[in-house]
Amino acid sequence: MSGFGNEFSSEDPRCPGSLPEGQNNPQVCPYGLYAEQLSGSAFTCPRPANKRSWLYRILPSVKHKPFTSVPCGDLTENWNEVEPDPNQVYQHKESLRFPSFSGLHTLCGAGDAKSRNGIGVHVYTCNTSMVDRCFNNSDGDFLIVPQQGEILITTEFGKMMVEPNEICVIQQGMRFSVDVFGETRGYILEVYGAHFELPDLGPIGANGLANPRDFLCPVAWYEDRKVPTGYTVINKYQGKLFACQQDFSPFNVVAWHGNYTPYKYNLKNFMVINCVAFDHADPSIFTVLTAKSTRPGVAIADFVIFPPRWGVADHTFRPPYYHRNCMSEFMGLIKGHYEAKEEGFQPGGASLHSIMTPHGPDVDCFEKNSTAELKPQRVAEGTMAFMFESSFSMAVTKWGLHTCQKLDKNYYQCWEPLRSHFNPNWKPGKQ
Ligand SMILES: O=C(O)Cc1cc(O)ccc1O
Ligand SMILES: [Fe+2]
Repeated sequence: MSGFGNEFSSEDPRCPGSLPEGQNNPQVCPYGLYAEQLSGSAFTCPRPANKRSWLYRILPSVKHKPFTSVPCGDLTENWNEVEPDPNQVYQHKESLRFPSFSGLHTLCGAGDAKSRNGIGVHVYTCNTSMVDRCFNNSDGDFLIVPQQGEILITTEFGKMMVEPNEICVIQQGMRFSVDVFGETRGYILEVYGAHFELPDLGPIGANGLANPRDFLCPVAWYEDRKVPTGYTVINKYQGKLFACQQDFSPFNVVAWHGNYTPYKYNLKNFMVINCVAFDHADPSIFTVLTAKSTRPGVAIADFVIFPPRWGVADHTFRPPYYHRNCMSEFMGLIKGHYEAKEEGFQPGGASLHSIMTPHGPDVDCFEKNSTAELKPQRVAEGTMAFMFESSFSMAVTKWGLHTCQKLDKNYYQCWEPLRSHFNPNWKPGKQ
């Protein structure tokens, strides 16, 4: 079903009439189902921010054995594992290989799930599907960016196939299980305490960027499957993992309605706005989704992409400018190569330019584009880079810094050969 944050209704076609009519809590639900509300916002949130869905299921989620603690692997919310490092940049130049790492690995983040304010950036690698096990994040929302391998996500709301160049969002508390079809890798932006929204468009007008109709959510699908050997529900709670057993599949929702759902979006549908006269526009023009903080205009995290487009700016240095930013910039690459780095950034790699860390085009990019003929040109053709931009000052984890062994200690060298072009005898009009 299409639309961003709509009030959807869905019934598994095997059970027509399973959605109660005219009320949420009939004394007895059609087909003998249990009614369960999943609240994604405080009951009392103003209407535009109020999120909830009603699930009509064969057994309620509450029927499970107690949760017990399980190992977290490389998933962490401890931002004090390593000393803060004001050094220039961190870059994972190469992508993570298989099968040396599997599961979720936290690269960086800040804030905490207990006070419901912060983010985590994780990467996942896997080559086997989840069998009789599902995941549920009590701490926040997952924005999943597949980089290699499609993932079939089964949720309580139905199934979604998500392939590289698509993204999906599984919001807080939604149970999901993932099937993979080979070596699979991607990035996850976790946000505690806010849901993703479409950015306001301001003077752009009523249309553009990511259009609401291009967001897709699943249709109801259920299985009435007993699992006598035990079905495991993994719960991420206050930064740690817990597991509980139940003897049936949690994907037993026959019908549901509401505006709190998982969803996916194909990045090829992004309607790109760009400069058509001169100068380089800030990358906020490429914001797909934003998780707003309480400060006006300041995001907990924005999801920004660098899609294929035309570069036409006159008398302009067209690639990204040199800059220092009061926001943190985590970047990843789904395919192709990134325009500001001639080489050095491979698909599946990542970089973090921390708050006020200077960065910008490498020397080759600067030299080439300072003299390039400024004809209309396709930019980023066949590529897709993205940025998680956050107002949080992120810490890198021990895994990100050491364990994964992908840190490029020489990254700073891509700027070392930058030389002065200063000419004190320069005269206006003569160059
Ligand atoms: O640093 C980066 O590569 C991301 C970025 C791109 C851009 O076009 C302008 C600013 C910015 O931070
Ligand atoms: Fe930047």
